[in-house]
Amino acid sequence: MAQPPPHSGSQPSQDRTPTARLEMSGISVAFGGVAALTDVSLTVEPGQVHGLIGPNGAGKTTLFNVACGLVRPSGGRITWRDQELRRLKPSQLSGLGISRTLQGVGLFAGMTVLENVMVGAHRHGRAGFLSALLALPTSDKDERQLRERAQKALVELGAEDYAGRYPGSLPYPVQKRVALARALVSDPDLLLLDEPASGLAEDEMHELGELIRSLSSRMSVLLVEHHMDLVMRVCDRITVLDSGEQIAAGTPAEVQADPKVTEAYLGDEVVETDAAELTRTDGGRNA
Ligand SMILES: Nc1ncnc2c1ncn2[C@@H]1O[C@H](COP(=O)(O)OP(=O)(O)OP(=O)(O)O)[C@@H](O)[C@H]1O
Repeated sequence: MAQPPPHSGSQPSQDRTPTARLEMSGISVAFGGVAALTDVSLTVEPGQVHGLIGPNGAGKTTLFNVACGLVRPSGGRITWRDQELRRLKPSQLSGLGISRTLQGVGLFAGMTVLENVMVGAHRHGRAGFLSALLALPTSDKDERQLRERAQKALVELGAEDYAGRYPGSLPYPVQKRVALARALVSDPDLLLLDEPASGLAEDEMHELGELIRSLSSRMSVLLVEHHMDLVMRVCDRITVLDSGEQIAAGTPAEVQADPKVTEAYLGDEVVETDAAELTRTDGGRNA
């Protein structure tokens, strides 16, 4: 693949205007001959919160995994900062300035909350947390800076009181906040979120929405999510998939008004509640 362009992570996040664009064009994926995605295109513009929705089995996670380098497409191009990424691997993401959270939380059970978040910051340390894991010598300064970054991220997520706790002892919504802190601590230019609201109560979901909106001043966000109210409230643009194909794309209002979208949801019994939400919510945008 092309050499990753240098990432601007050394700048303070508050002063950074997002400039990086992710373009996925003509993406196709087949699993054992079964088409999971057919010729799907999606661009996340700098500073945009881009929602990816669709009924069960539509191909959302597959496309998300293509963006993460977890699934290799059989066709199409991925371009990041105007350079094509060939053979993208998950291990390259942080160097490219891309962070992700996956479904579930994926925290390390044997590490404290603070240590878990420090893992996400490792590329900001010269020797870094990886060295610490391998018990290699690292400078006190590096270690201190990583710790400070991680603490700051926990404060942003309102999880600083749990820094010394182990993830298994914490309620699920707190674990999700810690996972998000871990993704944010590296100051990414693009944040990939796979169902961040699953398992959250209404008020927690509202807070998550506020946070996602506030992130767009310093990064772009690709959001895969089933909760329509959240998607409609926080996204600038939405791409809708159904049976591996893109059936609509536009602003929340445009997507909601598109009969193809409602039809796709209504045709899927399992997501009846999503369809009901889709038709009743105005996402708070027209309030
Ligand atoms: N590893 C895999 N092997 C075989 N088929 C797969 C695999 N992953 C996904 N699929 C199939 O690809 C299609 C798209 O699945 P995907 O999980 O991307 O959809 P989704 O929109 O994320 O669904 P959900 O909302 O239920 O998570 C489905 O038909 C699914 O069964």
